[in-house]
Amino acid sequence: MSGAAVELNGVSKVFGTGDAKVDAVAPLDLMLKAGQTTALVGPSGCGKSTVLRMIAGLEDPTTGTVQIGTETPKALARRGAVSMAFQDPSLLPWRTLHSNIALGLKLARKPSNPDQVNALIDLVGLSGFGDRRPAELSGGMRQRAAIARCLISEPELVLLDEPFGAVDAITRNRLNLELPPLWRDRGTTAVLVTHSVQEAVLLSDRILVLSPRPAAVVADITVDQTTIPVPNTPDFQRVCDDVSDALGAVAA
Ligand SMILES: Nc1ncnc2c1ncn2[C@@H]1O[C@H](COP(=O)(O)OP(=O)(O)OP(=O)(O)O)[C@@H](O)[C@H]1O
Repeated sequence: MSGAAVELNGVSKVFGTGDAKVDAVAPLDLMLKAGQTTALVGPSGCGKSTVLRMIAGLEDPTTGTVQIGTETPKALARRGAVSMAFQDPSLLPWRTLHSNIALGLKLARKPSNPDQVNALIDLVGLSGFGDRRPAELSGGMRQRAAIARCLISEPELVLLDEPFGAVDAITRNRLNLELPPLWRDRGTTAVLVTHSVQEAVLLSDRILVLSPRPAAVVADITVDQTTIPVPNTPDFQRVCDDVSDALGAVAA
């Protein structure tokens, strides 16, 4: 299953009214190409997760429209063609790893397929752990399982909200290198929210730097994934510096 393009036209979000009013997202016009991974980075509380939730159809925009391929986010979700992963892997503690990942097929209303689940367990480096429960796994293993549950239904769009934010730095570096090819190689469109500049450069074809609330795009940086994402090289560092400079400018 290949990815779908994501288009935002004049999408804004205001929460609450009166004294409780929060302008979370300024009107955004964006076209995210099918099959690309786009990172949203920006200061804490600037509206990144709100943008992601509007793309997921979990939050309605105050103005504007979100279109995914030719569909609305809610229509895509109803077809089970969008998956999300969060910082908290939110696995069901009473289910085995295999059963947690299989749940991704059920949620997408797709037929069960134990062989496909086993193949993905192997791909995310969890061979032999299929019958374990989440409490028996490390944080990094749980996050691998959450990504596997996200990808098992072969969604057209994957939304990742700080997916590796809760694991230690060494594990995070490994996950950053090992897991993205699983959606990238399938041509899945992905939108990633992260606080890590390195992670954004490593994982993304495009990085959108957002201003403090209400979120507006202040820098749109292209990353050539065929050449740049080799950590600790001058090219990699140069893109990291571009993103950091843009972040520094909005924080100043
Ligand atoms: N359901 C809601 N009701 C009211 N305000 C909300 C709601 N959801 C988010 N907000 C507010 O909207 C703003 C943007 O929140 P959002 O979670 O999108 O930011 P973020 O950039 O993802 O933050 P962080 O990087 O800290 O996770 C914040 O001021 C937040 O308090």
